[in-house]
Amino acid sequence: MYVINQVTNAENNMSQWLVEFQDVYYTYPGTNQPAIANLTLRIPQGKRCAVIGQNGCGKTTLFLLANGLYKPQQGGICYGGKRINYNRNSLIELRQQVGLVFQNPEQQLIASTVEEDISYGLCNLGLSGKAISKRVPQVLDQFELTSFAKKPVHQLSLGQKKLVSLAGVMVLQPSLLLLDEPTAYLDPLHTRQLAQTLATIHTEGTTILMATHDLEWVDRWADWVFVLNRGKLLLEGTPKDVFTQGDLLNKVKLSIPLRFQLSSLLDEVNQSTTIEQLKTKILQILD
Ligand SMILES: Nc1ncnc2c1ncn2[C@@H]1O[C@H](COP(=O)(O)OP(=O)(O)OP(=O)(O)O)[C@@H](O)[C@H]1O
Repeated sequence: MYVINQVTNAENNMSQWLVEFQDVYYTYPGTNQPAIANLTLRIPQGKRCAVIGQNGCGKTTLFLLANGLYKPQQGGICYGGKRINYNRNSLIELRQQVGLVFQNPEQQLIASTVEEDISYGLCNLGLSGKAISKRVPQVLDQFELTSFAKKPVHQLSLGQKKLVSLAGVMVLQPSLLLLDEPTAYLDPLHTRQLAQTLATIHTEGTTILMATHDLEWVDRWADWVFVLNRGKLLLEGTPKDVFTQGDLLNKVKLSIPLRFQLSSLLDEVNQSTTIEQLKTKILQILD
């Protein structure tokens, strides 16, 4: 395994790890291969983190372990420095702190109207009717969903459903937001709106960990990147640390963002490179 750990001592002292996986193994019932194996990974508090890797490398399983929906067969997971306790009350508390937005909003939305859906988690937490009727309109407003409040969830577009499922998690005011491929099904306009919404969520103090295949997004957005391969941590670091490891990423069939491809091409150019050769190489990159 080749892991970049660029965290300096100064940074180490400054940051706190919100969630820590310590040598975690998780194997799905009825399977032989662990989906997560020997995974040691720390999510830094206050950062915008991305987890990337091929289909099936374990990103979703990592999320389900982080919010206690799954329990590791080996190893341990700490939240806020304390080992996760799997009793009912501790799990309710953990799931309020660690909000998970699924890739497919159909898995998440359960109530009949937008307003009811956003209230659902607060009802489960046992908040008073008064507190709920104060917090829900605030969140509807924040996510520009006020005009949809009474609308049946099944009448929403997929993009709107994704926004409602995010609002339904953020209403619980989690410290950590886990987003499983949030840009899937979104058009460019809604992708830009999501970026703005996430910027506000992050500025207000929520740590974010996003699983995505959109490497251009990761390059623009993330402070810290984890690369998973077959349930293990292959690499971690800033986008620059990670995306300058093109050879290693290639070995696990991952690409790198365009600007890193162009930069590595420019490094190869010398006085004997002809315009034709340069054109061919650029077209190969864009292909
Ligand atoms: N319910 C399940 N039962 C058995 N195996 C599963 C189950 N869910 C996932 N797996 C397996 O666990 C491994 C990790 O899956 P996971 O969904 O965590 O990957 P992923 O990185 O999120 O993939 P993707 O990018 O396709 O969403 C895969 O090999 C997958 O086949």
